[in-house]
Amino acid sequence: MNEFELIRRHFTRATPQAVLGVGDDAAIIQVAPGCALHVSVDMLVQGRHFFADVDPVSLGHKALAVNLSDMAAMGAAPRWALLALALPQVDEAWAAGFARGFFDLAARFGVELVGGDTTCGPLTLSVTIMGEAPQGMALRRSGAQPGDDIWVSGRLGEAALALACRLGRVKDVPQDVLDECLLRLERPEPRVGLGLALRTVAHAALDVSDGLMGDLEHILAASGVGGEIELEALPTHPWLAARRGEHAALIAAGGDDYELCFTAPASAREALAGIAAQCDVALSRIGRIKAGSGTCLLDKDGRAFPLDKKGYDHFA
Ligand SMILES: Nc1ncnc2c1ncn2[C@@H]1O[C@H](COP(=O)(O)OP(=O)(O)O)[C@@H](O)[C@H]1O
Ligand SMILES: Cc1ncc(C[n+]2csc(CCOP(=O)(O)OP(=O)(O)O)c2C)c(N)n1
Ligand SMILES: [Mg+2]
Repeated sequence: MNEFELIRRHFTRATPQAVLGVGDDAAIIQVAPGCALHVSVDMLVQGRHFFADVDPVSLGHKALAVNLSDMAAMGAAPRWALLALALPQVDEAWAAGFARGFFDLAARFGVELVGGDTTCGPLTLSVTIMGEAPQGMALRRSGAQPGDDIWVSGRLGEAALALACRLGRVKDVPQDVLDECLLRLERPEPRVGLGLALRTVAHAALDVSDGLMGDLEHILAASGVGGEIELEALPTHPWLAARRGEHAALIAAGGDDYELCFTAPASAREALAGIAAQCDVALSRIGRIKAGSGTCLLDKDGRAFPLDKKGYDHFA
């Protein structure tokens, strides 16, 4: 099978939301009147973002999910994607599995693959995601205000626990806990519906990919404020919650969570309870925005909890 057969067989699907999809030198898209185009790209590299033996269906899912998560963080509705692939060889079963993981998730969120690029090389995946939101409605990292509550969706630290087990850094995790956490590492659920619902409620938002404390610093820096987080308030797996002090680094700075962290005024608490129910996702109030700068993680006695690292850094 050559390059073009691979593209035709596995990566060419109908694209009714696009003016022109796969097959020409560029795709043509048209956003809805009154909407702005939102664009983001994320890359996944073997050995850095995933293990060589991960199943291709999971990889197809995750490559798109981490990008959908960026649209969610902006409060944008995802619509179109581009897929750039470097593959060491043509492996039909692998390509079919990858395409299944990718397109199953794409279908759930109404996203169309409108183009991409395929080359031979060390396994690397890059998805560009495009979405739309009414002009002026996007959620940004700037906008957090002193007095805001800090919130996070879902549970933190589960993917990081699975990774730590795989790397032999944490032992004695029961198999059922590990299975649940592996699913979180390999098949993150992008919080797209939540992002849309937060447009009119949140002051600032981002998705947690590198680790909560590190990512929160981006909101604080962009907004010119400080913030504190309560370790005891961080939502996590019951197994981790029972070992909160020991595994604080996984929970507060582990990464690969793909949850939304956002700030909102206290007056929004009731609305947020409704949004949590409507989106079927837990929302936890984990801290507050203050005047000043920088983050602080507090233990249950209100003392600073030391962390070696606040999040994942590719070059640290
Ligand atoms: N090589 C690059 N060239 C230009 N902009 C970049 C590059 N790498 C990252 N960025 C931009 O830097 C910002 C932060 O990127 P990143 O930390 O990857 O965000 P995220 O966690 O949302 O993926 C984004 O606006 C991203 O587009
Ligand atoms: C094999 C493997 N090693 C390490 C990790 C952990 N890890 C790799 S990159 C990363 C942070 C997120 O990736 P990045 O490229 O920074 O995404 P972005 O912030 O741009 O969305 C984490 C937690 C992993 N998931 N798999
Ligand atoms: Mg990125």
